[in-house]
Amino acid sequence: MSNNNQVEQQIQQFRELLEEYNYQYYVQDAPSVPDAEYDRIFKALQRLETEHPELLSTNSPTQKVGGAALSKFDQVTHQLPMLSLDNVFDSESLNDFMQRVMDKSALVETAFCIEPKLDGLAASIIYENGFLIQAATRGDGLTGENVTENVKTIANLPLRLRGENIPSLLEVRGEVFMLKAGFNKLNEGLIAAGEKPFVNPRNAAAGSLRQLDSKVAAARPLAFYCYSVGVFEGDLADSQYARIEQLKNWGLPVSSEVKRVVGDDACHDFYTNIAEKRPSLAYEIDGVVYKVDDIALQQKMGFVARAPRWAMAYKFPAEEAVTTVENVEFQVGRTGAITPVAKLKPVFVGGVTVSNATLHNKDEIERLGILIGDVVVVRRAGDVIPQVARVVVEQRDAAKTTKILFPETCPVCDSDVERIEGEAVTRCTGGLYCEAQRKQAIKHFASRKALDIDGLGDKLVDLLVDHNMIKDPSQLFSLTVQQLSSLPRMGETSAKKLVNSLQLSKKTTLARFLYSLGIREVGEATAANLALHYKTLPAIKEAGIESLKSVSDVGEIVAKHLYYFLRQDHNLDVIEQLLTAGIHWPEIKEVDVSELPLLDKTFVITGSFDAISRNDIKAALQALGAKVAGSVSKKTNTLVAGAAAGSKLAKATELGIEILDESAILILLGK
Ligand SMILES: NC(=O)c1ccc[n+]([C@@H]2O[C@H](COP(=O)([O-])OP(=O)(O)OC[C@H]3O[C@@H](n4cnc5c(N)ncnc54)[C@H](O)[C@@H]3O)[C@@H](O)[C@H]2O)c1
Ligand SMILES: [Zn+2]
Repeated sequence: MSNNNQVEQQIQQFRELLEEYNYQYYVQDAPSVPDAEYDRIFKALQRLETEHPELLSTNSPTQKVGGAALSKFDQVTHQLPMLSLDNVFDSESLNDFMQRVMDKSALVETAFCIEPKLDGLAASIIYENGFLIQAATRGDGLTGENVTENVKTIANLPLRLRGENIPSLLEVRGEVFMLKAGFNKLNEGLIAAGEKPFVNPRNAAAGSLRQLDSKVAAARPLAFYCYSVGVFEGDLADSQYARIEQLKNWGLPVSSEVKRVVGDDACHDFYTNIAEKRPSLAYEIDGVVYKVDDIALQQKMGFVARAPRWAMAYKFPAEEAVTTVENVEFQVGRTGAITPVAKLKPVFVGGVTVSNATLHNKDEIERLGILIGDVVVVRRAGDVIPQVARVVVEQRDAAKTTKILFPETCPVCDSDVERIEGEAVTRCTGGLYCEAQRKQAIKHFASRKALDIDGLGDKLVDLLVDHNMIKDPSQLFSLTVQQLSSLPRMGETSAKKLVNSLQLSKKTTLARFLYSLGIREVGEATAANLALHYKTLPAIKEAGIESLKSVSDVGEIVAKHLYYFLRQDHNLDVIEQLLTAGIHWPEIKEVDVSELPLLDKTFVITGSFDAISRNDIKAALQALGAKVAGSVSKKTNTLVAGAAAGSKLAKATELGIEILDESAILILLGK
């Protein structure tokens, strides 16, 4: 095959691909690939056509504007063609453009009118004697769709101009777009109604403007900003910026970001500033448009096939790009959460090279329908971590894709993993043993409500683990003064103190010990209830899920976390070692229920408390034999009322029920 033949084939392939993308984008308002992917192929085709001018054809997408007008609308022939814009993606190419302008200009410095590049679709709106008489889409640049009725419903667009010296004929051109907030709301509504949401605000604006039923268009949050004038009869200013001012004075909406700027530095600054401001703007912009301000110079520079020579769009780095998922790996977080991470073929997106994107959890994998080997759209906007936005199903190659399999054991410590029904996250059950969770587990173990080890703060735990001095909490107790004082910033006195407080912390309670193990969902109150119910550690270790659920405050999820935790050999080993190290607690005596001081008393708890949680009050009251109810009635004996107590307090007062505030309940509970 000759080289030229190959080039011809490549050109043909690019053209077909672009036509397909144009159809999805302009006709269906539903693109399947990000703009960056379209632009990449567009530029590649442009380059081939420049290198091989003999293969250029007026039918090439590089020579055309937009897509054909839909036949379901009346057609409008534009008196002046509506063109597209050339674009650049880096500051050097922008400098080249400014140099070309300088070469044509007789002036030392040329002024530019700089405008945000609004991300919507172009429309032509004709006012005759100040009245809106016709509106059309750009279509293929020569013929557009008549969307007058729909445009008339756009809230910020006047049907009639006001002010002085209005031209008898005025064609304004500008962008129909959707505010970000309106777009989000529209999509929420579509999803709730079981319909397909729009991919982005641009396509939502296009799809809404090109509705046959103008009532539907009217209900859509569309807006319009003018950025140029087409045909006109009358007097208009001779600069782009001054014309925009005139349009504004006639009551037409224009972006408040538009500026007239002289000098290269100021041109670049505008781009930097608006890029920073972009997330806070109410509408999407995808770059900045630089226009020669002087209309006479514009006319001198003229047009090429599909774009003026006197204007240039400097686009922001694309926030979406297409790449391939090469593999999926699983990371274990500090809390044991196992997160699938897509390993991507490196791709430049949002200004950086991205090779990983989180897939969050199993649900997200299902929602995306993603497979290893898939072609995906990756999104990175601002500083947000890269996400897989969607799978390009059209490009899936069944032979090259495989299902994503979640591991059954932790990739770090090999403990079993669990995913409790109703929870999105899959977790490692190796809590005390898992290296990924080590620091977190030891910090929790030492914390005030757990073993309360004085002098063992978070930073010290980090140091101990980083220096390989401890792997699990049980090893804390064999640390020596000598070892400890070898650590940076640790004197002998503090080392001695720590060894001493480790010694002291060994005397604890079963409830604190249970809590210190850091089992998910087992908080202080639950640990206290469990201790009270089972009395001994072996009894808790043996309890089945059903038995655990019978403990006050323990539901299905807590029971399962506890059950699985106590079935991991690694965890049992650490518990054994803790006991061997000397951790002990007083025996919990069988209480004679009939002797409980608050037996048969009903309490209600309301309001908020500073020194104790509501759950802890509840657990402590229950331990004393009381019942805790949810609402105040004649059967209530006592209301425990914290700060900001409301209707329950009022009712209890009305019924003459005993009321205890925070300090009174702390005294009653002996805290
Ligand atoms: N994802 C896809 O499949 C797909 C398909 C087709 C096109 N596209 C995207 O559309 C682009 C081509 O569309 P295009 O021809 O509309 O070009 P464009 O959007 O790059 O630039 C021209 C358009 O910019 C708009 N614009 C916004 N602010 C403006 C301002 N202040 N002054 C002048 N014009 C302003 C106008 O609508 C104008 O027609 C491609 O580069 C690609 O990004 C994507
Ligand atoms: Zn693990």
